[in-house]
Amino acid sequence: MVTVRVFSERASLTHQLGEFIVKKQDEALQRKSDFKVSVSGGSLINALYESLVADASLSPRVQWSKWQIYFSDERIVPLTDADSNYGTFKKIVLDKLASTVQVNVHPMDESLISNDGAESRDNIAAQYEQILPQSLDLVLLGCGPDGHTCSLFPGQKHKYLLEETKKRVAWCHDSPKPPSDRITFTLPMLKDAKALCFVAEGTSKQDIMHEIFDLKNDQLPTVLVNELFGKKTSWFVNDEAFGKVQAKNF
Ligand SMILES: O=C(O)[C@H](O)[C@@H](O)[C@H](O)[C@H](O)COP(=O)(O)O
Repeated sequence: MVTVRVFSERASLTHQLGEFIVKKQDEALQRKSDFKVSVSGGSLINALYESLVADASLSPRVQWSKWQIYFSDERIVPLTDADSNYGTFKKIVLDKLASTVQVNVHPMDESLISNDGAESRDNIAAQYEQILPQSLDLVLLGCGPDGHTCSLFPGQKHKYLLEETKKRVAWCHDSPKPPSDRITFTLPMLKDAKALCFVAEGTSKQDIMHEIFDLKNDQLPTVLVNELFGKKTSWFVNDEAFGKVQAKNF
């Protein structure tokens, strides 16, 4: 069973998302000295800005200096490229923090990007895996209109990503969502995380939410995540995204 929270107001969604993240932070800091979290790309990053930076009651409770931030997936482009998840997160969230705030961020090693083909891209994934902790306290995820999450895409062509049992980070090639080359957490990495949290908003997500929560199409990476890791998985969605969902229990 996954936990699903549906919101009518954007401000309530982002506030409750922020409360959830801060609770995970506080729980982690009771056990140890840091909070290890990963961030995905897409609209999630704007929601994180609203939750953790713009929300005046939450922002003072975010202990940024104790965060270790990783990326659930990353596009293989320079970190300054408009397509970089790190670059977008930096621009939208990190650059908005006071200059005195120190945050530990762990982006992909852009110096490894080359035109040397498959081997070099596999190497970028392998190097990223090296710097990851065994277990993240929280993995923040988006959901594409085709049911992908991280850069785990549905369909035969990308089945190799879902079938990966050893590598915790894999190279995704020919991504249906540009840019084509990416690195992504695999299911083994998600398995070891303490908590997973999806954010999905807007009417463009209606059909896929119906497919995920009513039809439970297990060819979809998001459905697999729900099925495999349901107990530790939460969804924050809005009315628009959930407009076609009939199910009451998840
Ligand atoms: O880098 C990426 O492309 C992502 O990490 C990807 O998994 C994203 O989170 C979803 O595609 C949802 O994106 P939207 O919320 O923008 O639809």
